[in-house]
Amino acid sequence: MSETFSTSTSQEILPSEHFLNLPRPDVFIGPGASADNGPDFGGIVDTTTLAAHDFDVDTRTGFMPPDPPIHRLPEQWEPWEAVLEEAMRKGLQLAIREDVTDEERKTSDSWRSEVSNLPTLAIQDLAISEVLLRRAHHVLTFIMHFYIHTLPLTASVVIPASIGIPLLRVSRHLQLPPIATYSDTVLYNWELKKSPSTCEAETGLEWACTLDLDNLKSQDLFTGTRDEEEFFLASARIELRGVEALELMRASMDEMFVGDDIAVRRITSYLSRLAGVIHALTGLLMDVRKGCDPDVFYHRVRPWFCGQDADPAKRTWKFEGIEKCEDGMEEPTDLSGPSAGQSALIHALDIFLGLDNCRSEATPTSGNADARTLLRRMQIYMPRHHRAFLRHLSANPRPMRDFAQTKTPELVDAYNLAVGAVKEFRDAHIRIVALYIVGPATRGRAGEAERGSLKGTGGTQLVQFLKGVRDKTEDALLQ
Ligand code: HEM
Repeated sequence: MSETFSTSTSQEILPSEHFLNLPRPDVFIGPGASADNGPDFGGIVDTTTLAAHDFDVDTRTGFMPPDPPIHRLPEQWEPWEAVLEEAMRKGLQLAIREDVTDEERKTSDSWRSEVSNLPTLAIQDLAISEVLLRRAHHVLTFIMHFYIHTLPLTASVVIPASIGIPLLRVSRHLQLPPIATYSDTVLYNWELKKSPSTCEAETGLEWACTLDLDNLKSQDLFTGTRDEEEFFLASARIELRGVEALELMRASMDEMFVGDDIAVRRITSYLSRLAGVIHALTGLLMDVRKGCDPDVFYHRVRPWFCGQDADPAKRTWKFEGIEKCEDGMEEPTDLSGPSAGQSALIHALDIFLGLDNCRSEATPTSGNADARTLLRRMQIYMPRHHRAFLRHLSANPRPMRDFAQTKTPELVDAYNLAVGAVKEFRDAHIRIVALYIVGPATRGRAGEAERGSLKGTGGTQLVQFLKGVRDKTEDALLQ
């Protein structure tokens, strides 16, 4: 497979001089973001310690970190790691499953008691490193999802202070909602099957250490199934293959700055190549069918991801002890589950091609107005540096769509080729959603589909939302 990227030796923690390890400024440094700036948490990201171009986007791995994320937190936070490990080892079962045995229920009950009895560990020492905070968010949100989705449906959802309070604090540092996100399940949840040193020892060739897309595995899973892992890895492969798209976008923007005839010819060629890359992403998306069974996904895997807005018993989630926190915590309002809709890569393509602003005549019935708001909401769940990257991209003074309209017919064709490729990606995605969600839901006895309320993992009115976004893409084609 030609889809490869190189990686340096795996490191436990980033080098001390890495920008993510620089002293962390106070999280909230300014007034709340305006609607123009996009969503935020009552403060703006302090980018004063970052090089202007550095948004934690790696030239080799894009939005994925170049080194595998750490596996375990230091000793101080071992109690969290231990209960997560135990939940996975014991194979806790979803409370909504009708075939759960009494034995399995007892196992879940005693695991939840253990979680409730954990000490509420301090997190100040985690705040020295972004990498530690990320792992803490991953571990605590996984524990929280295990906790909530093993609770009987008749029980109210009260997240014990032992995990809820540290999670709220870690999330505040990361400016993320206290719930599992795409970054917890995909971006920061992988490792290499074969380490670079093993590859080199086996082949004696340095180039063999390059990571290929089949050399990935997930770190932590709710079900331990291949289906769940392949679901996460399909996105991870798309992120890595998409690095070339990021590079083509950057090169095009540099050429737009020059803007002469040679630049226009180069951009024409970059856009044609971009269409090819997007086409490859569509192939990787469809490949999810090779390892992930739709019924296993729908009935066994997906329910673990549900957020408050898709809670099977429509319960409000409460964080125990939040009112006693001296650091002024408030009940969180953004509690949607993880979704690949939170992938900054796809949003970046939309912004670069000007697909996010098209169709100003959208009406609520067309689904487009809702779709725009929902896509913007998804950015709340992205790592804040990636959110900042998208804002930076949106602020581009020379939007590609405007530029293409004023130049050569060849450029218009190449632009349309790229837009058409995104539209095809979305057509394929709708087919995948039909296969993995609509189909199993309709086949289910009390199927959501039959009740006409089919929701996305992120709580969206699924079909209307996805069609709205796809139509918006098609509308962007230039005449
Ligand atoms: C079995 C595989 C997949 C399923 C079942 C699936 C399901 C969904 C669902 C239900 C939504 C609606 C939003 C929500 O509420 O979550 C959504 C949105 C979205 N998904 Fe997927 N997805 C899959 C794979 C992927 C992959 C691999 C990607 C790319 C990395 C992706 C990218 C997106 C994007 C960008 C959106 C936002 C809507 C749009 O921009 O068209 N999905 N997906």
